[in-house]
Amino acid sequence: MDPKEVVARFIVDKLKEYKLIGLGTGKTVKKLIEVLSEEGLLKEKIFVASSIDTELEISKREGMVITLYSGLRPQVYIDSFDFVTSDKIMIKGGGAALLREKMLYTFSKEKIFIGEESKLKDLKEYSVPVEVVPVGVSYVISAFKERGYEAKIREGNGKIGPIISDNGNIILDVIVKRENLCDFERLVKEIPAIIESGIFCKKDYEIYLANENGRISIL
Ligand SMILES: O=C(CO)[C@H](O)[C@H](O)COP(=O)(O)O
Repeated sequence: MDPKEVVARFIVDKLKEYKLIGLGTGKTVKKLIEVLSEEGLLKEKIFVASSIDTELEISKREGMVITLYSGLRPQVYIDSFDFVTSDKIMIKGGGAALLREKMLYTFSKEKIFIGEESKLKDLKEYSVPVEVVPVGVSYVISAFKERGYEAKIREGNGKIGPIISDNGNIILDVIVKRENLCDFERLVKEIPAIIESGIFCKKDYEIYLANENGRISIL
């Protein structure tokens, strides 16, 4: 069984009570949209989404999307993550959508994260996505270096040059030791041109994990 599908099917039931839903980005969220659509629930909801990709995924199934300019605060935010530590610190932004994800998470009343059990990983260090205004990127890389952090501009997807986020910014991937994650989340606020990091330290969220055997656990 695909754990993304297991957890998506599990969480759909919980979403029945909400009308205005904030949605994240990635394969897990795509699976959730598919399941919502299959169950006939997609058209009953209004979504505020964290990326163009998710907006299009909802729209192509005739769901309703409202932009973030509305300033509407979702009743619930639902998303996945790249890694979660056993003490509930999450690393997000593998899909470069971390800024809007953190905005929607922050401004939503309830916050739910779902993912496969294999994303629960206590590593020595993590690669942490950081969104940076393009003109400031070289200053930011050198500011990180001065503080002992190695940062790399994210490239890929067959594209030449940096990946550009939906907000027109560059994504850096920075190696951060596990014990420094929450300090790092605060540190990025002190360096001009950095907009946000993909670290979530507040632990004001529920996390549901699924495995291939169909087992769901709560972190
Ligand atoms: O943070 C994210 C996107 O910016 C995603 O939640 C994260 O990358 C997990 O994605 P997937 O559901 O594809 O495993």
